[in-house]
Amino acid sequence: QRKIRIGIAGYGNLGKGVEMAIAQSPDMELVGVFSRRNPADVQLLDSNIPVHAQNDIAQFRDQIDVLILCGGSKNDLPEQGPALAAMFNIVDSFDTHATIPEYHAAMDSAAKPAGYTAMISVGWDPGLFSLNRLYGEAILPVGATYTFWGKGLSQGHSDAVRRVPGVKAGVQYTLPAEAAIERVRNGELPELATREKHKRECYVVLADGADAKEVEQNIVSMPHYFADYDTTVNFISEQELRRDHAAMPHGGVVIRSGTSDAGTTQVMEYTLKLGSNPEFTAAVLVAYARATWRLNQSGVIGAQTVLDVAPGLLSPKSGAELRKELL
Ligand SMILES: NC(=O)C1=CN([C@@H]2O[C@H](COP(=O)(O)OP(=O)(O)OC[C@H]3O[C@@H](n4cnc5c(N)ncnc54)[C@H](OP(=O)(O)O)[C@@H]3O)[C@@H](O)[C@H]2O)C=CC1
Ligand SMILES: N[C@@H](C[C@H]1CC(C(=O)O)=NO1)C(=O)O
Repeated sequence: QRKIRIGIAGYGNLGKGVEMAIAQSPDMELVGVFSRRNPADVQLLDSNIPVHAQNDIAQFRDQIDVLILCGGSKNDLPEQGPALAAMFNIVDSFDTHATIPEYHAAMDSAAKPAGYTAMISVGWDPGLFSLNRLYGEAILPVGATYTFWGKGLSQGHSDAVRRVPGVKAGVQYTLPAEAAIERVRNGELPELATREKHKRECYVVLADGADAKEVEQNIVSMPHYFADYDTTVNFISEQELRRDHAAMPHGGVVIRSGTSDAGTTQVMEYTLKLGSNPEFTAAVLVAYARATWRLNQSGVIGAQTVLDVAPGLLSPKSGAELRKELL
């Protein structure tokens, strides 16, 4: 059986992570990377893999089985997603939670008429955390679900910060309220508002001539990303950013605290501890690229999410080999 042929659209932290994850997937091959920049300016880990201009991507439709979109959710995917879903089977990590329904509809309208499969919002949140919220609510219907992230670097929020006019570079850390986590773990089933669960800290390098107050106001008031949180913006130099903020650790936990009819307390927890947010997210994208190809080959087309995928489709194993996981 031939290898699954993968393309990458957009080469940043996530694109680089996908390149790494494919190198760990013997049933896949990376046939090319597509970038909006001049291909000569894009350095891959493996210099033998060709880099093409994004505008030329249509020429590669018969050479790619699944295209993994690694653009930013704030500005890139809303535009690139539907255009590419009409030409390829795609997997993306779209994570602007509030607008996922609209994005799902746009991707379905693009992919379905063309017979492609669009696997959207793959990663850990949305993604694996979404799956575990579903498990919790399906298995413990009487209870409450809590999601806490960090302390760590959110790539979606860092991308959003970098898109603000006047920001030359930047990152965002998410800090969970430890007291709130304690109350949940004690089974208190607390009612927690968004602002009571996390704080957000941004570190920004200002572009020359930019107004710091204006940049700060643009960030803290940003809908879907910062408006509902207590957010601080710290202005630092490029040297400090490179020295102190190059790593991208993250993680979090989904907790379902519920009771069975006898009043017995049951708690489900799913935890991630990530040395590299992008490298882990990319590994999830690559596993779901395997499932996307299999689904398309079996006639499942249009927009899909992790909630629609049988877990066995993620594994390179099959049959008895796969069922060893049950032993
Ligand atoms: N669902 C989930 O759990 C997760 C989702 N994500 C999503 O992944 C998205 C991408 O994150 P991330 O890879 O960190 O974003 P980056 O900022 O690293 O890259 C985003 C895009 O910017 C362009 N780019 C990258 N580097 C440069 C550069 N040096 N100069 C100019 N342009 C550049 C690339 O496009 P091009 O090559 O075309 O120029 C790239 O596709 C996030 O917005 C987030 O939404 C991330 C983590 C988890
Ligand atoms: N999508 C997130 C993954 C997690 C992290 C996060 C946050 O810190 O707010 N929310 O979801 C990311 O881009 O890193």
